[in-house]
Amino acid sequence: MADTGLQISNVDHSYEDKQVLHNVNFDVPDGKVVALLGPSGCGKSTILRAIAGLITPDRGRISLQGRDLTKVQVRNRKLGMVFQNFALFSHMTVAENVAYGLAHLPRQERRERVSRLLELVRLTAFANRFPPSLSGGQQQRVAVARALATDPSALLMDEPFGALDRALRSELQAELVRMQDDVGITTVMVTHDQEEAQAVAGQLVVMNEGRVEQVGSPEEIYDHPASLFVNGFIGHANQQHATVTGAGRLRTADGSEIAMNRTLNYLPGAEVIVTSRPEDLSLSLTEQPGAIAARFDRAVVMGRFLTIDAKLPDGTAIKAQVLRDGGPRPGKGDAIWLIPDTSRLHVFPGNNQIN
Ligand SMILES: Nc1ncnc2c1ncn2[C@@H]1O[C@H](COP(=O)(O)OP(=O)(O)OP(=O)(O)O)[C@@H](O)[C@H]1O
Repeated sequence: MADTGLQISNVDHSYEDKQVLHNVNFDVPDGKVVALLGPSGCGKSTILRAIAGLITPDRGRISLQGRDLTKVQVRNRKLGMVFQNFALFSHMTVAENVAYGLAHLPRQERRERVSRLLELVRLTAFANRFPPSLSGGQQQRVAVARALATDPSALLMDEPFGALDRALRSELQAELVRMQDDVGITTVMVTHDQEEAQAVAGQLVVMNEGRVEQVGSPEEIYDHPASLFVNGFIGHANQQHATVTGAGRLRTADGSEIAMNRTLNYLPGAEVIVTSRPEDLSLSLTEQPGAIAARFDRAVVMGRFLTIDAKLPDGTAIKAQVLRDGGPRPGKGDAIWLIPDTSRLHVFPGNNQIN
């Protein structure tokens, strides 16, 4: 069988006359997890619905292992699904819930498969319990086991841990990663939680307003964001308006000169937005060449780090994260200088609105 996984190619979709997906393209390699990530309403669930066959896209192709799914009926797509509301049958035991789609199998085989799946999701001891007596996390593990029971070709998960508290979420994320190491099932997971996406998926698909902004590994996306939107959505990005003054040189709106350590793809005079990550700024209480002048507002201790909130002269907020040990501690209203690691600054066209 061709090793082509799940492919979404040139998919458009409209609800009534409103187009909500615009030329969506991405692949999920066989046995890998891809997370669809983006703000509310950007079209993540719509893509999942199109893969599941619950809606038919206006245009484009969705294929699994080389087979075009577009014309295949929902029940013949062989997909496992896990949604935010667990949708378990409360009058059936955990084992019966998992066995639900397996009525066609001989009894012994069914039993063996259920017990293997319960082992996989670590719920063997709960086989005879009823869902209402389980915790949210346990119920969601039953839902995962049930989705896997029919040996699906791919797994679709829509905010599967969305209803759970933070600690449970991260426990289940770790479980999912462990389970994937065991069974390696091609999975598309929708989440609006960037930490969750980074924790479980090898590849992220970052979406905005129905368009794919970037596809890549968590590192690629963090280190080389393709757009200002991605830069600010994955992690924090400080933004400053600037003008290109020469090869690799910028002047920010408040007059700071920044010498980049690389040439920029912009002509002198171009209006740009330069962004910095908080952890790529270091703090000084004296003026430094190439440093961003700011006024200290407050600092919050985060373990070994200090998260600094400051203001640029035009009032724009800027954040820095520095090591706490022995570093300077300014007071509210003090002038500070934030020295950027220029190799890690990003520059984007300036016609975007700063938000
Ligand atoms: N059945 C529908 N009829 C009309 N518009 C819809 C329908 N379902 C979704 N939409 C619209 O399509 C757009 C994309 O919705 P979708 O549910 O795919 O977004 P999402 O990224 O999954 O959002 P969320 O994170 O809030 O679940 C939104 O503007 C939404 O209002």
